[in-house]
Amino acid sequence: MDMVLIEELALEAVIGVYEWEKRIHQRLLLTLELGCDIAQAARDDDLGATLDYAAISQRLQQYCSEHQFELVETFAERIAALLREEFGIAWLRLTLKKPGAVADAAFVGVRIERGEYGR
Ligand SMILES: Nc1nc2c(c(=O)[nH]1)N=C([C@H](O)[C@@H](O)CO)CN2
Repeated sequence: MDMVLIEELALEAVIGVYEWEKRIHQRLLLTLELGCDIAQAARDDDLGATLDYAAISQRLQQYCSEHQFELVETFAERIAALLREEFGIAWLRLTLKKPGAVADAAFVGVRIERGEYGR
């Protein structure tokens, strides 16, 4: 299956379990693998026939600025649902990293896959 990729998109989010985290913005890094048949777009050289990674990135940064959550799990699930509903994405793999959360780890986070692969 073809995929459109977004690697480590920086998001400034209000996210965290603890009270001090609800008063600050923290940097998240979002990586997306988005199932998408790119054959027609390549044949016709047509952005309208594929997923516009710039439009998706902008929408996610907007969404991030308008919402706050405690868990990275919740944020990942909401983003996955948004992508499937608004952009008609049948399958995706999403990796959400919270680099500053654990001092001795390069990053912590979650990875989820949603939808049917190959549809
Ligand atoms: N599985 C998770 N564990 C933890 C989360 C989370 O979102 N998912 N969040 C926190 C705190 O907000 C942490 O990031 C602050 O250091 C702790 N564990």
